[in-house]
Amino acid sequence: MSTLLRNRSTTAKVIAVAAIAVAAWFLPYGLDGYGIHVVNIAVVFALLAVGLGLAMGVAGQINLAQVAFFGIGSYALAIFTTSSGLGVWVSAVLAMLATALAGLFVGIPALRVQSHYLGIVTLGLALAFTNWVTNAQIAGGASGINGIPAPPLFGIDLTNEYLYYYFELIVFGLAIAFAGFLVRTALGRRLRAIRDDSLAAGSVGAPVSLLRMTAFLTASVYGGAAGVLYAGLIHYIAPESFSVANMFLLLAMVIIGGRQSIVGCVIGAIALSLVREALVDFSVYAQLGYGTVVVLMVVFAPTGLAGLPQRIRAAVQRRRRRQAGVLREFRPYERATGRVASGSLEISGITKRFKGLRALDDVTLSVAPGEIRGIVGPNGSGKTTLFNVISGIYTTGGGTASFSGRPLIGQRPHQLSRQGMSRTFQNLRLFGQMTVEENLLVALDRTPMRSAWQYVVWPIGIWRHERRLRRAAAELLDRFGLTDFADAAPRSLPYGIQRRVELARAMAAEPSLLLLDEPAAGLNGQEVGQLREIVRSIRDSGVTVVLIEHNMGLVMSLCDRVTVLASGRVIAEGTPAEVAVQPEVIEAYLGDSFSTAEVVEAVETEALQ
Ligand SMILES: Nc1ncnc2c1ncn2[C@@H]1O[C@H](COP(=O)(O)OP(=O)(O)OP(=O)(O)O)[C@@H](O)[C@H]1O
Repeated sequence: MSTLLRNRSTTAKVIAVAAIAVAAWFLPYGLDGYGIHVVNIAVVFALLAVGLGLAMGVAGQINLAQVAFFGIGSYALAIFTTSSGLGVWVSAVLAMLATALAGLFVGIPALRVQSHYLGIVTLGLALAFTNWVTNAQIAGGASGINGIPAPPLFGIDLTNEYLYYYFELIVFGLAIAFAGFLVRTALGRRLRAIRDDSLAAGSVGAPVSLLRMTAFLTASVYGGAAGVLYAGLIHYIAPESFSVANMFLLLAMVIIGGRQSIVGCVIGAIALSLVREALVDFSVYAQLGYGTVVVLMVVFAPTGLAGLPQRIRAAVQRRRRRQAGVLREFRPYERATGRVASGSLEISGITKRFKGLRALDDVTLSVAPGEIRGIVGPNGSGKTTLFNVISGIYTTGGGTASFSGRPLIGQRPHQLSRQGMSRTFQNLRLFGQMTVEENLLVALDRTPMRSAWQYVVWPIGIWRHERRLRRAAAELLDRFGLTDFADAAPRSLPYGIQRRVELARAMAAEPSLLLLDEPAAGLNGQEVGQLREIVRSIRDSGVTVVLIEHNMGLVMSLCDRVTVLASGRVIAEGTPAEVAVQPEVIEAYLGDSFSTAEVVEAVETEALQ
């Protein structure tokens, strides 16, 4: 998108937000007592839905415990104010802390399970909560807790629902602004990256486990805030407000509105809160209706109402066959001066078994800093498994390995990425629901998770960091000739461009060791030539490159040395010319697919260049 278009779209958004804020401010003037009550409840649900959207839509963590977070916030406020006699504000802070702790607890299973398993576990925890409050004396059992006070606020009477509305509106406005800021900046991008592809996110330095916990923590804080607001509004709470039926209503709000969009979650929550109120006398049919609409949305509009404009735009562009832009030439890196000191790789006696299968069998290899090493071998010979072991995705069954002199076994992918290891994948693993620029931004962000505290106390620091990241992304897009595709969805691009994006993303992490898994797969002859020049430039800039490839012309013309694997064992190693004429290599791999004459020709051509 051009700067002009971006500016126009930002102006349009600012005008829309201002118009909505003004309308929200004057809304109570047209409402009677019942109407304002319904709106107040809708705002609480909107806050709750935004929390769920952040965990589920943004971070991809199925969370069916959101209504339990809501309940914990409400019950904690109720218990602290009525039984313990604490002030409302102190109770509200304690209630939020209690909910945040619950969020961290509920998030623990996410470290081990994902997808529907996570849904079942979190639903179980939500049910356990409802059962507990129904039976616990301190929670008032089935009849709940009465007499919860409204918060005192500079003498303003917040028992008046009209005034309470403005109080809610301010809290809600802040919560929405924070959610929007989070989603559009570094932490939100990392959350979206783990949603799209947690393996790739780890490989570009995103600490997946911590991010999953962050997602649950954020959802719980929003849930807790909604709970506190609800208890302060209603002054009475009972278990049925936090039932599984309400969890599914909340889920319907988020799915119908659009779980990946904060605005979508708000629209879904407000719309369904109003519909629920209108259909209060037909609640059984209403449940069926929500279920039907959810199914239809999941099938026909998985991005919900909020995603419709984007889908329509994409469809129109496809119909018009509009070309997204032009892939420009790669601009080579500066050559490194002097000897390259880091990026070495030492592997000794590595073994990896999958049940009975020995995918790697006593593999030993040594890659010098600044070298381009080719790894070749027949299908299933263990090449990708070797990369997965090196990059921390797989554990090993034995052996040692070090990278730039530091042991690498036992380290997580994001830790290795931080130490300077970067990789691409055989089957492109781009973050599919993020733009090309965002793909690069995730990898460019090298800040540790602990700096996320800035989101709460020093957002300006986040903003400055964001500006630096965006400048670096623009520079990287330009270097890789991808500027025209900055705002494109990766999947909308031709395969060759996607491969280039993945390479740029790997380089965004400024690695000293780059692992490329079949980078030429699916490329045409011209693109393979461009790839050769890019990889050479990367190496000349001081990066060690290890390359798995079946394109023997590329391997022979690019690599300094080649290691040949067969059935998980190293069967040969040497310069391309040495390896290509070894009988066991010809027998195990080169065979019919690549004649010795072709190898020699490729090597000679390379020598002449
Ligand atoms: N996660 C896994 N679970 C079980 N077996 C696996 C797993 N990953 C790889 N394997 C097996 O290990 C062996 C080596 O696989 P690997 O993908 O490393 O081979 P490769 O040399 O990269 O093959 P290709 O050239 O086809 O990509 C194969 O027999 C494969 O089926």
